[in-house]
Amino acid sequence: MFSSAALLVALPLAAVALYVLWTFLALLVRQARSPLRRLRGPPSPSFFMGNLREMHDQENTGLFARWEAAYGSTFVYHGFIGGARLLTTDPVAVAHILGRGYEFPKPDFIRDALASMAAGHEGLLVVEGEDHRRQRKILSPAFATPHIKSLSPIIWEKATQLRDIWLDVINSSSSSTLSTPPDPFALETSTSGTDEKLPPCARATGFLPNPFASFVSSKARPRAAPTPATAAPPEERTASPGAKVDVLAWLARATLDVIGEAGFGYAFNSLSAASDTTGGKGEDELARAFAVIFSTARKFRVATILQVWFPVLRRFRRNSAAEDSARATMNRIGLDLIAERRREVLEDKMYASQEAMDGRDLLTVMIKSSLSSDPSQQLSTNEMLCQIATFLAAGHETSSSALTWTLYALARAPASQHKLRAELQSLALPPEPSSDALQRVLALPYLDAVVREALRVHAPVTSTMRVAAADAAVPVAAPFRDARGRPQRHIRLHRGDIVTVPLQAVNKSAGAWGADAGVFRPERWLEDGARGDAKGLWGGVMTFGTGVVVSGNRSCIGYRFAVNEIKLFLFALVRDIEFAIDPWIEVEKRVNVVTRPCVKSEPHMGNQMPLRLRRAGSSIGEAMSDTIATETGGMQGERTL
Ligand code: HEM
Repeated sequence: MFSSAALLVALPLAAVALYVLWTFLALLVRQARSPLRRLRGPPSPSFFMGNLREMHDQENTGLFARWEAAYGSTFVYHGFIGGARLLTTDPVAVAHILGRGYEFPKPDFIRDALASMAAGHEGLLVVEGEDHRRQRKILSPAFATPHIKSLSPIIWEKATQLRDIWLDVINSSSSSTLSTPPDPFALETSTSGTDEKLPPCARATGFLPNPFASFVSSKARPRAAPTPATAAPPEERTASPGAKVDVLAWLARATLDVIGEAGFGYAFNSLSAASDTTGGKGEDELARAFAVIFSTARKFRVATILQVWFPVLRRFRRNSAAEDSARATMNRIGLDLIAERRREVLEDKMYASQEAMDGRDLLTVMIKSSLSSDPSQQLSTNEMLCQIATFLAAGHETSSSALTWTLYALARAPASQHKLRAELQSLALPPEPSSDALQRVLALPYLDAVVREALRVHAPVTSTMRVAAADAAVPVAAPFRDARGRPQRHIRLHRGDIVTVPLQAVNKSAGAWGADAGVFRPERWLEDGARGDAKGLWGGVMTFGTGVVVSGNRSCIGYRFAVNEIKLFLFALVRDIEFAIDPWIEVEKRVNVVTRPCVKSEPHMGNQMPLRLRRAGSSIGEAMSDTIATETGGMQGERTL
């Protein structure tokens, strides 16, 4: 006979075992019955991990392109414990799925990961259904064209501040020393209260694809002198002329400052802190708090995987003391900002007109829109708090990644860079340009082509995931063959089936973009019929997750903000500075929600983009000859990774 004490222990254990068994069996049965089982796709090398390990590095190995060549535009790969997941680059299928955000929501484990990465459970990036519809409607005025245009002077100020810092670096640094600011996101023992250190680039992303990663850059390098590997190139190599600058680290600071001020009127002063003498100790407390939350969310743990299979385990998640303290800091500062803005909006009659909202941060416009007597137009305080975190999470590293990859593309394609500089130098701006004057920058045609092309070939977010909320038949542009070779005109999905939309692969699809789809060639946007949104979406580019909206728009609400920011930074930087890259440097992509660069031979250095910077002269004459070289095929565009 069992004693009652033994029963007290055994019963809960048996209940847990039954729950685990039941959940596991239900999952296996659901997977076995999925119609996705009938589609073609690569073999699964591991029962537990499926194809996930090989997918981890796919941006550098061209895995998706090989799969597409072998199995066509619609096929399945395998996720955890053998689950078949749909992967499609078919434009009709992609537009159908992305344009129906409420029929194909984000899977719970993605939402949970995004929420823990600081966006919060009630932020726009994470909420679904009616909550999403209401929030999107309230937030939209803040992101509308006229308001985004009015924020241009804030962006311009930061762009010129960074340009001046880089011009100082060019004047003062030796060609062999890497100029990098102290890492704003470095977790120091004294800050976190733990002895955790950020892992180096090579290990930072673990072996998983992106869902459990975060937006934070990973920099494990010592803050002091650069390691010998970067201090001096081997003698036989000839470095490109100019100061060596880690543009990624500086741009991360600049875009943090931009989103702080334009997003919610908060001065991170992160660029200024980089130039102080405290080695980063004067870093803003909100920036530090954010770093703690990001880096905690990014860490891979077995528990995270178990929480995907057994959602109930998410309830038992425990935060570290450092994380709790960081969240308390974020809440305190966020609540203060909200209270201050609300008071201003209520007290100041000026805010009554839309014109008076010009130049006001996104938070102010959001608060004004939600001060309605109609409850369906209101945001709760916690929802507002989550939007602040969401703007930071969604709008900061995406923009710095986009700018970094654009400068890299231009460094690899000097003809395009010269042509762009000639266009930028042909436009004179007053010393403190108004938003109207800055509109002329935004309208420059070659700048527009460069930005579109860079965002096409270097999408900061390379893929996204959706789950079928109900059984569905997704139409396709062209019939595809299933595993038995039978042609199919629809992709059949069962409720719960997971879909991966490879945004970057769609952007580089040879079917849509031609044989040179992998080449950075801004001219393609100036050719007849290329621009226009005839192709739908953002000129056929999926970088902002755009779909033809039918039920639920989950595309990037901040895309106008991002495009303006990228253009204004490029204007300020490329006009006065020339960018090159040492010829032996091989750059790789590390996908950790956002795609960041690593130097292949320096994995220990973490994410970085070491470019050579020197002061630019007038390049109008050079651009003419480069254009001729490009047109006669004498100059190659950048063949992308
Ligand atoms: C180059 C820069 C950017 C890129 C490449 C980018 C990309 C994306 C993508 C692909 C999505 C869709 C994600 C999905 O459905 O899984 C998204 C959503 C979102 N983005 Fe951006 N983004 C950028 C900049 C920004 C900025 C500057 C902000 C805000 C200031 C922002 C705010 C958001 C928000 C709030 C969402 C969620 C929208 C919704 O679900 O309704 N993004 N972004």
